[in-house]
Amino acid sequence: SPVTLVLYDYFGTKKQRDSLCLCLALFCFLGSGVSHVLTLVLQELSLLCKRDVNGVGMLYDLLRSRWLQALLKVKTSLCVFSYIYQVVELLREAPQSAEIKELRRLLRAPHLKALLSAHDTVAQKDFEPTLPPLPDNIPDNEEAMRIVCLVKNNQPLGATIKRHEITGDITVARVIHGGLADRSGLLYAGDKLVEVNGVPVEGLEPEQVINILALSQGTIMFKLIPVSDRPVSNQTTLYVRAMADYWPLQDPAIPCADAGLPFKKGEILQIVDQNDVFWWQARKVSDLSACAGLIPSNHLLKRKQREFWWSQPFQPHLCLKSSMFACILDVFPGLMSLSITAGFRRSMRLCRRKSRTNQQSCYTRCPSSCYSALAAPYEEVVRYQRHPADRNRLIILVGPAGVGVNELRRRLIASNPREFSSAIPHTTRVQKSYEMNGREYHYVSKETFENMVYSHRMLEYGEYKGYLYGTSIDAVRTVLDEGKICVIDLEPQGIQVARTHELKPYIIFIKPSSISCMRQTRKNARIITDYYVNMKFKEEDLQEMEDSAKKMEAQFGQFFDQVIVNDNLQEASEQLLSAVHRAQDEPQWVPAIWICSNTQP
Ligand SMILES: Nc1ncnc2c1ncn2[C@@H]1O[C@H](COP(=O)(O)OP(=O)(O)OP(=O)(O)O)[C@@H](O)[C@H]1O
Repeated sequence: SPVTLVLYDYFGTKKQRDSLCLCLALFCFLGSGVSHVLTLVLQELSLLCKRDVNGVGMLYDLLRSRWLQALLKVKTSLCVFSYIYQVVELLREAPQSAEIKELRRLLRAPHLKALLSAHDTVAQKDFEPTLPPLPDNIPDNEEAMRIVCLVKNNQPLGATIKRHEITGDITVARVIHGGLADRSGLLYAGDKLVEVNGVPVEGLEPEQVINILALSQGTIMFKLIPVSDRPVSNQTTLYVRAMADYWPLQDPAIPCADAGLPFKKGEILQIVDQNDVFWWQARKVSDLSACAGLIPSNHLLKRKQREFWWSQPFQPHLCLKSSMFACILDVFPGLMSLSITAGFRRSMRLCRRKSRTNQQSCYTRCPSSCYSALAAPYEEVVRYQRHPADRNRLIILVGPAGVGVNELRRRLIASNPREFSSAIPHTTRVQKSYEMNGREYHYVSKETFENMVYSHRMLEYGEYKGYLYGTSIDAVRTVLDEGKICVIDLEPQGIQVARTHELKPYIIFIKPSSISCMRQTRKNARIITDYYVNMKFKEEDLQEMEDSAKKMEAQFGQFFDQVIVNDNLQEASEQLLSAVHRAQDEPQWVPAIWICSNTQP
């Protein structure tokens, strides 16, 4: 504050300045809550006292002195100047140390006097806007017409207008929650505008009225006929996860682009108004203090999506396509000794990688996941905290091949195998001599495997050399029933399948760092391909990783609860560990259907 700056002229050491600044800060806040401010200052000072800051002990004693306390209790007016002079007088009674003398000299200095007196003059001025006088021709029936004056203050009005389809009247279409009009409590949706700033609006187009409003500075005066049956708001606030991006400025259909709320998929929105069938009002939970904005309603988005869907040329859906799976375990049985489950994962990932180059995708138990994403532009969510007695939430890692999903999962499990475990996969291939049923795999017949697929018990599965491999929901359930945290990795297409009330998965996207960073960090890393167990990362592998990550985020980002950039392996491992614990122990947004229903997914 300016007072602080003045102080700097007078006190030599920084410590002295700091302690006196605290004192001046107190004086500057004298108008309201004096005792409260004093308490805060004393708390602050007591901390400094412990650290033995020079001069602070004296100030602490001074502010705690009974005479000053008593004065502060009775003094509530905002008159710093006269108040400080009472303090100066009272300081005479305080022990006359060098600091007190200095303080008294400072407070009596002419330019500080002038400054404080200026403060008081400004503080006592009334800065409320002067409203124009009411017009003479106000009808007798004051209910019939209302005059509303709003002061714009460089912020939008927070209301939209429209022409009534039948009467042609210009009416308030909606009042934006938290905006200027809403806070005034004077404008309501349905109010009929008669005049704006003295200009009759009859016969004008809404755009012309908006123009008048846009050009108005300071006070705007509306003459309006209030809506007769004002809707009683009985709406409950709803929270949703956006399943798509939305850019109001690019939406020609939005009634007022400036009033739109842009959002990205995955963001949680608080819906505060659903009165309009097509345009809801919402805030982001990350910024609840902001005024609401317009977003397309579920109904409107679905309609748009349907239009978009039908305008696309027919494309057989990727999820419905079959794929070939290769299995490195069958090619390199030596890997088994390293880590069975990790090896399995590699095999699955290799299969996926191979199928991707063939422009095919793996099988997931996909209940037309992409169709359902289209069908639900918003997903209702609630805050959920797992009860300590409940089963742990399933942890799903998703990421492009080679990014380090396997390495991070392996490290997590190795850090505490009693707490973390992965799910044992199923296969129809023959058990090898060194393998044990239920340790490396669950060995089942083709018929059993297919039954599991048909009865939707597989999260993900594939075929290689006539054998089927897959991760079952039963295997996940087994780990969870043991009280452990089950950590699996999944192709993103499988996410929808795993998102059930029972598993309540927490999905972590492992994202590659920039190619230039990976060139450094992956110097000694080895990638496993169909043909090479230990191949150095080539430039195209890094590029493929980056491209694949972008596609995953674009298509499935709305499902990611957490994104971890795997740059430094140690840091990424630590982030993963804390994310996994957060998922179990802290409240998270989850689909409302997981909590509200025991029968639905
Ligand atoms: N942050 C990192 N820094 C350096 N090396 C890493 C990092 N993350 C992973 N690696 C190394 O990169 C290689 C590939 O990692 P990993 O096998 O975990 O990838 P992946 O995502 O599971 O893909 P894939 O399924 O193809 O194996 C391994 O040698 C691993 O040790």
